[in-house]
Amino acid sequence: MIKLDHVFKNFGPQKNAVNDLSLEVADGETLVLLGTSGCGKTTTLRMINRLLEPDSGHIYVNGKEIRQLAPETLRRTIGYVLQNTGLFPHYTVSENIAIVPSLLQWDKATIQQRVITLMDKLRLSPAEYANAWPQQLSGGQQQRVGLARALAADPPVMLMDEPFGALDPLTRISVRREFKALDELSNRTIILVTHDVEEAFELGSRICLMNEGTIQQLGTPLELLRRPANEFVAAFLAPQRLQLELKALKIKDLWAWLPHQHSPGYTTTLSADQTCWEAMEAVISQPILVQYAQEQKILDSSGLMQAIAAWKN
Ligand SMILES: Nc1ncnc2c1ncn2[C@@H]1O[C@H](COP(=O)(O)OP(=O)(O)OP(=O)(O)O)[C@@H](O)[C@H]1O
Repeated sequence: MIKLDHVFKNFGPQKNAVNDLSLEVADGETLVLLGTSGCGKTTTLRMINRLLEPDSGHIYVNGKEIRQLAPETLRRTIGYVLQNTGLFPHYTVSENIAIVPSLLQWDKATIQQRVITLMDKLRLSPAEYANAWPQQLSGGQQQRVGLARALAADPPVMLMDEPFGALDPLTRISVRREFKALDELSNRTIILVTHDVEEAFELGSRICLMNEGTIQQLGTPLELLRRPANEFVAAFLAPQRLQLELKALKIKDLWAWLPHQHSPGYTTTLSADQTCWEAMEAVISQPILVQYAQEQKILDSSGLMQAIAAWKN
C-alpha cells in the first residue's frame, strides 16, 4: 500500500535529514515512526503527502509512484492529522469536518450524515458541538475534530504526526484508548509519528525506530524488545522495558503458561488479543474469563504473574 524505496532528503550541506530510507506498510497496518527529536520522522511523513519532495528515491501509494500524481489527487486518498489539529478557527466544528467532502462536491445531505456519524463515533454530541467554534472545545475534543476531519472523505491512508502530542498525559491516555477502539480506523493503512515509546507500543502493528535519518530497526513491538538490532535500539527501550513488554505481550502469547481453571458463572470480558497490560488492569477488581480458540481460562492476578514470569524464562 505504501512503499518508500531508497529515499533521501537533505535540507542543507550537513547530514541528510532522511538518509536512504526504505520501508513498506501493508494494507490495514499501523506503522509507527518512532525516534528522538530531529531524526527525520516528520520529514518522512511530509514526503509521503508531497508537502516535501525527496532529493532521490521513490515513494509509492496504492502502487502508484506519487510523483506521477497531482498533489491534490494524491491527498484525496490521504487523511492527515497534525499535533496542533490545524482546525480553521472561523469554521464551526461541523464545517471543519465537512471541508474535504465539500471540496469533493459530495451532496449536502451525504455530507451532513457523514459529519453526524463521525461526531457520534468520536463522542462529540452533534447537538452540543456541531455549531461550536474550535476554540470553545477542550484540547481532547479539538483533537477528535481533527481526526474526524481527516476521516471525513473515507481515505484509505492516514498520516498522523504526533496526533496526541498537545494533550495532557491523562487526556492523552484516554484519547489513545478511544483511537485504538475506533472502527473507523481499524482497516486503514496508518503511519503515525511519535517520540513517545509507550504510545508506539500501544498503537503500532510494527514500529520503525529511527535515528539521524536512518532506520535502526523495523519490526513488531515484541521483536524490538526480544531481538534489538543494535545497541541504540536496546538503549532506547531500556528505561521502560518491563512496561513495554506488558504492552506488547498479548494474552494469547501467554496462553500455554496460563493455568487451566474453569468454573461457571464468569462472563468473557477480555479478548485473547488484548495485552497483558490491559489484563493486569482488568484482573485487579476480579478474575476474568478469556476465550482463545476453542478453550476458556480464568485469569486472576497470580496466574497472570506466573505466566508472565514463565514466558520471560
Ligand atoms: N524546512 C526545513 N529546513 C531546514 N531543516 C529542516 C527542515 N525541516 C526539517 N529540518 C531538519 O531535518 C531534520 C529532521 O527533522 P524532522 O522534523 O523530520 O524530525 P522529527 O524526527 O520529526 O523531529 P521532531 O520529533 O522534533 O518533530 C532536523 O535536523 C531538522 O532540523
